[in-house]
Amino acid sequence: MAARPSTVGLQPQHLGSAVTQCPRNVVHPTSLSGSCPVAVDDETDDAVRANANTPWTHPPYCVVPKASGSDGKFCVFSASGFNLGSGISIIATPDTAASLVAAVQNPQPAWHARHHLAQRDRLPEPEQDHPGSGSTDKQRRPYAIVSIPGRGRGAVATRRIAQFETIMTSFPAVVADNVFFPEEDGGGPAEGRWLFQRALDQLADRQRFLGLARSKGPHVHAVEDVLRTNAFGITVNGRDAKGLYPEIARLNHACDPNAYGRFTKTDLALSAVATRDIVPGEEITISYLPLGMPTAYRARGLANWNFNCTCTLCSSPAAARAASDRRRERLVDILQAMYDEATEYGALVELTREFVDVVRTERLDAKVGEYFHAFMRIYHSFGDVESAFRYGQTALWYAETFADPEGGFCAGLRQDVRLLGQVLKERGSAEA
Ligand SMILES: C[S@@+](CC[C@H](N)C(=O)[O-])C[C@H]1O[C@@H](n2cnc3c(N)ncnc32)[C@H](O)[C@@H]1O
Repeated sequence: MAARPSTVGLQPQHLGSAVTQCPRNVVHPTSLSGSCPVAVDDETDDAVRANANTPWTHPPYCVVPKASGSDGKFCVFSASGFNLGSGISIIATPDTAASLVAAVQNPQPAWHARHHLAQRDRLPEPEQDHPGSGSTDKQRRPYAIVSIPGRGRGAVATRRIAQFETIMTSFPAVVADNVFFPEEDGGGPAEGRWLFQRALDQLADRQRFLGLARSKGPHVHAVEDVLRTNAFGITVNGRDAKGLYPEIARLNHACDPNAYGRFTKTDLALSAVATRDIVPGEEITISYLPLGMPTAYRARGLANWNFNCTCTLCSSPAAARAASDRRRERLVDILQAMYDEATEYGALVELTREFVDVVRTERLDAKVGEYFHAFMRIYHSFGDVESAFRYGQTALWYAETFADPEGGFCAGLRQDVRLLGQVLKERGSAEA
């Protein structure tokens, strides 16, 4: 059999869609025209800021961290009206804050979430500790926050939750650039603490923040500790940041979780989506680490949270854990063999079957989009457009369920599937 071409046929120029570029210079009086959000900082004239059509309800409070190199100025931007008045504080460069204006001003998700959040706010604490005690509110909301032995508080299902169902959606209270979290155990630039405190002080609903778990100890500023313990890694304006989603922060970690966090950048929402059916009374968990890591790697990653994982997989007999580790390591080997140019088509099909079996056994459904995207490209490199198209379609379905449907990965994949569909159609009409 002829060697596979080393590059796949779907070239980068076919992928993704056009993105409107907005200049993001800090605003001055002559740059207020047009629809692009404008960047403001603590030196922006008050009158200019008032006319800049930003959602910020407080003057930006800015510092230039000494350790941040060329990143320049970072400010706290607060918008009290965000998320039905819960508010948001963003610690970011003026440029990044400007890129978030549309998401912060986007009212629609807040309307979707109103029902969900209102239920949570109305439930009295003692009721929450008895999942399944059956109020109308609880029937609508599929989980309750309860005490979980050895894990503080957590969420348990109050009814059956179907695989792929969105269990909860949360909007951030704080978004903070990672420049202030250079080491996982504290010790970021001192200026960060001023910004953390200001971010909390300017938050409309501080109760949503206070009371969240801490794991670092008294040597770390309380706000920083809450962020380090509870925030999720997100990317905004191409920069790594932490997003604090107080409702989703109540989900404990499991190495074989039953839910997955889906971040959508257009509204900054984070949703927990069920990766399998969940029965009433079962704890709802997510993985704090990338899915599919073997035990030793997970232990290293979880050291950042200072807890000994008591999830079902970690508490299972050593033999069961070792078997899971072997399967997870096997996935890496199989994928490598699938990419290997010496692998022939028949072997590829066998490897694909084995891979899918292992993915099912390890319940890595949230990664099917990523895996099948790889299959799409590999089968395409063999000239098997039909299989490539089939894997692409499945990859897209899973990606749109567990990743941002508006994000770059889904957009590229959608384009690839469309192109493959076109090729098949053209082939069909040529053969007819
Ligand atoms: C993001 S919080 C999760 C909610 C937290 N249990 C609470 O009461 O708010 C993370 C903290 O929960 C606890 N935790 C989460 N998953 C755990 C697990 N699998 N085993 C033991 N403790 C866990 C740890 O104390 C960790 O620092």
